[in-house]
Amino acid sequence: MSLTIGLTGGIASGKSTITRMMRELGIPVIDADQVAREVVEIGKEAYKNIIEVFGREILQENGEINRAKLGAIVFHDEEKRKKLNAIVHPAVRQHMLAKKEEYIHRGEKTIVLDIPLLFESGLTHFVDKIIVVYVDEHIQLERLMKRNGFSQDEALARIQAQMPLHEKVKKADAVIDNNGTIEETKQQLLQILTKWDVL
Ligand SMILES: CC(C)(COP(=O)(O)OP(=O)(O)OC[C@H]1O[C@@H](n2cnc3c(N)ncnc32)[C@H](O)[C@@H]1O)[C@@H](O)C(=O)NCCC(=O)NCCS
Ligand SMILES: Nc1ncnc2c1ncn2[C@@H]1O[C@H](COP(=O)(O)OP(=O)(O)OP(=O)(O)O)[C@@H](O)[C@H]1O
Repeated sequence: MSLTIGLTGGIASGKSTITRMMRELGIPVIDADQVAREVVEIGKEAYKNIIEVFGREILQENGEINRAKLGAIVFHDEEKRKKLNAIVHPAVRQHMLAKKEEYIHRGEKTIVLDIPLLFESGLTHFVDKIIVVYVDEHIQLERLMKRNGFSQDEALARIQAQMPLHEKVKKADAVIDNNGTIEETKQQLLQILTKWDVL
């Protein structure tokens, strides 16, 4: 029997920080953001569909998608975001499930799916247990602006494109409060994994 853990939270709430710790513990992690990058590489089906909907203006000179430009469009326009999601999400779902099967086939006992939009996209039935990474909104905003060099407006647009974190907390099997230090976060993770017999 294998255990699939869904790790979610808000943008810049600390998911990558926690998956780094999980990988160090030897637990395989499948990262939805990473998969979402792979499925829109030049020539892939989602790449072609994105150009059909958004035009060649969203390409860089080398033909790759200009993510900053596409982000500036979709995080300020819900209809356009829905169109992008409808192109990218089915491919992401399919690739993540295939990767998960590969890990199970190799005999991995625990697999983590890092999916920022786990609840928004209704993917909860793909996982057995859910960890939500929580931070207060002012800390989330501060860390997001600092990490991506976004203005307050740009950062807020991204936060508001997602289900509020306090709603996600209600749906979690376990919550990690990432307002404190990295070490405090690690201790919470170790406690959860011990309780679930992963360690
Ligand atoms: C709009 C895009 C081009 C911006 O790219 P960029 O490199 O700036 O951001 P990146 O992909 O690293 O995403 C950063 C974070 O933004 C949030 N986010 C991304 N897409 C979305 C979305 N459609 N709705 C809400 N939040 C989103 C997530 O928390 C994610 O972790 C890109 O995010 C994208 O293609 N999004 C659509 C696919 C998607 O939903 N990906 C998220 C997980 S499947
Ligand atoms: N406990 C912490 N203390 C201070 N900084 C932190 C802490 N946790 C994370 N950070 C920083 O906050 C930023 C966001 O964290 P991280 O990249 O792990 O979030 P994320 O949820 O993976 O974000 P996204 O989904 O948007 O990629 C990073 O710059 C990270 O270094």
